[in-house]
This record gives sequence, structure tokens and C-alpha cells, in this order.
Amino acid sequence: MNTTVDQADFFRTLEEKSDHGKLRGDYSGCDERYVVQQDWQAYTPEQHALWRRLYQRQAKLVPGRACQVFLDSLAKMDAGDGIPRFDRTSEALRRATGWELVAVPGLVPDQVFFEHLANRRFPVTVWLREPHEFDYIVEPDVFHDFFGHVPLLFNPVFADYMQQYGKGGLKASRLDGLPNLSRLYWYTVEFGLMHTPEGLRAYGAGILSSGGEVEYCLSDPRPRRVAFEVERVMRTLYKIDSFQETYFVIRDFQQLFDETAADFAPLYARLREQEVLPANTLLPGETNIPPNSKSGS
Ligand SMILES: C[C@H](O)[C@H](O)[C@H]1CNc2nc(N)[nH]c(=O)c2N1
Ligand SMILES: N[C@@H](Cc1ccccc1)C(=O)O
Ligand SMILES: [Fe+2]
Repeated sequence: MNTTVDQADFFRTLEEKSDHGKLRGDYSGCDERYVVQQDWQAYTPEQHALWRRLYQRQAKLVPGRACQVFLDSLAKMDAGDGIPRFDRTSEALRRATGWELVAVPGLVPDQVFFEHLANRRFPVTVWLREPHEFDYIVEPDVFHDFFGHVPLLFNPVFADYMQQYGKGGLKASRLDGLPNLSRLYWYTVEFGLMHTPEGLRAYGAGILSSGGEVEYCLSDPRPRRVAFEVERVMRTLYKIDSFQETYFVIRDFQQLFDETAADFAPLYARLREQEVLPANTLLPGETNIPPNSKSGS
């Protein structure tokens, strides 16, 4: 196992990606896996109060809009009173699915991220946004990571999918498949929708931690909603600074797991010969799944 990463290279890559040119977190105290102590005592009363406001807004929005698995786990996590202690949630997670949380300063290099997932450790950012960033942040913070991602790790099938993704990431790096695999992560783990008997529901963390997109993704007529298909997803560019122009819709987590189980090596080879698709593509013959008629239906 090699988690040694050229740190300068990591920051250079992120500088190219971000307008700001530097990461928000404090990386000075982390180990070679980018893990830090959460230092829960250091959060201020104001930060806990901001967490409660974020949590209350979001907890009102998700019923009838998030998939049931997310809602059930969220209720059990009992995380509404303030910034949670990661070690307590880790204990419950270990019992449920064998996952645990590790605290990180913020975004970590891809290889490090994949190593954590492949070993059933989910990296959660320790810092919380400022009050003026209530609606929008550029990098993931503890609210996005914890509220958005952690509930589904209590589901055995989704938990296995995340681990397979981590293993697949390590492999994709060797096969030049990272851009393709990143799109799969984006359109499932971050912005995935599910078609349930009750209507469309969200399961992606980027949606479920957002005040605006949780309703938009289900009910707005503007974005495309397309049945999940691995190769189609891996060809599709995505937006990082606006609501998504396309959402991919699964039936359930078993479908997600099963349809990503095959060896991706031939897929990456084939994708190299194909054009990438703009984020707002609807291919000939593709059905644009209609939005829910009203919120929460
Ligand atoms: C594609 C890849 O999975 C993605 O860019 C990674 C990189 N590093 C990360 N690091 C953290 N802490 N959280 C993340 O979601 C990610 N995402
Ligand atoms: N099947 C993929 C691994 C993977 C599974 C699930 C999600 C993402 C990637 C591969 O061979 O690379
Ligand atoms: Fe995320």
C-alpha cells in the first residue's frame, strides 16, 4: 500500500482547479494519510449554533425528497444538536456496516481518498463554513461531508459500493480512467437520483446538503433526468459551480452496485475513442424522465 503523495503536486493540481488557488483547511498537523484529530472541544458555541441552523433547514427539506434509507439513518444518527463527534458515529457505523469516519483537514489527494474508501474509512472534513456561506461553499465542509455522506454509509449495499469505488479509483489511476471514474462519483455519490414507487428521490450528498438543489433536482423542468447507465455517465461532463444540468436516475442501490461490478478496464479503453458529452446532453432515443409534479410527491 502506497499512500505517499507528492504534496506539492496535490496543491498544484488543486490550484489549477480552484479560483482561489489554495485550500481552506489546515494541513500542518496531518499524518501521511491526511488524518487529523477532530478536536471537538475546539468548536465554538457559535459554530455549534450554525450547525443547528444548517441542520434544521435541511432536515425540513429532506422528508419526501431524500430516499427513505437516508431519512431513516439520519434520524438514528441524532446529529441535530451541534457538530457531532466523529468517534461516536464511527462506533455506530462499525456495528452497522464496518465503516468508520476519519477526520481530515479538507480535500485530500485522490490516491489518499481512494485508499480510505477501499478500507472502509470515510474522510470527513473538520472545519465548518462561516455564517455568510450558509447557502454556498466552494469546498466541502463538515456539514456537507457529515450530513450529506454519512447516513448512506449505514446501508450495507451503498457501503459496499463506496468501498468498491475506492478500489476502482486505485485501479483507474493506473489505467488513465480517473476522469471517467470521477464522473461516476459525481453523478451517483454526489448528485444521484432514485426512481421509487413514490416518485423521484435524491440520494446524492451534494444535493442533500444543499438548500436549493434538493427541490430543484426533483421538480424543476429545466434539468435532464436520464436513466443511469455507466458508460453514458462516464462520458458526461459536469458542472461544479451551478446546479446540475443532468441527473442520472437509479432504481435502487443494488442496481448501482451490480452495474458497476464488472472490470472497467475495457470500458476505459472504449471511452478513450469516444467524444465526451456536454453536461446538458440528451441523446437521441433517450427518455427525459419527468420531474415530480409537486414538491415531495
Ligand atoms: C474523484 C475523487 O474521488 C475526488 O476528487 C476526491 C478527491 N479528494 C477528496 N477529498 C475529500 N476529503 N473529499 C472528497 O470528496 C474528495 N474527492
Ligand atoms: N468495477 C470497477 C470498480 C468500481 C466499482 C464500483 C464503483 C466504481 C468502480 C473496476 O473494475 O474498476
Ligand atoms: Fe461530497
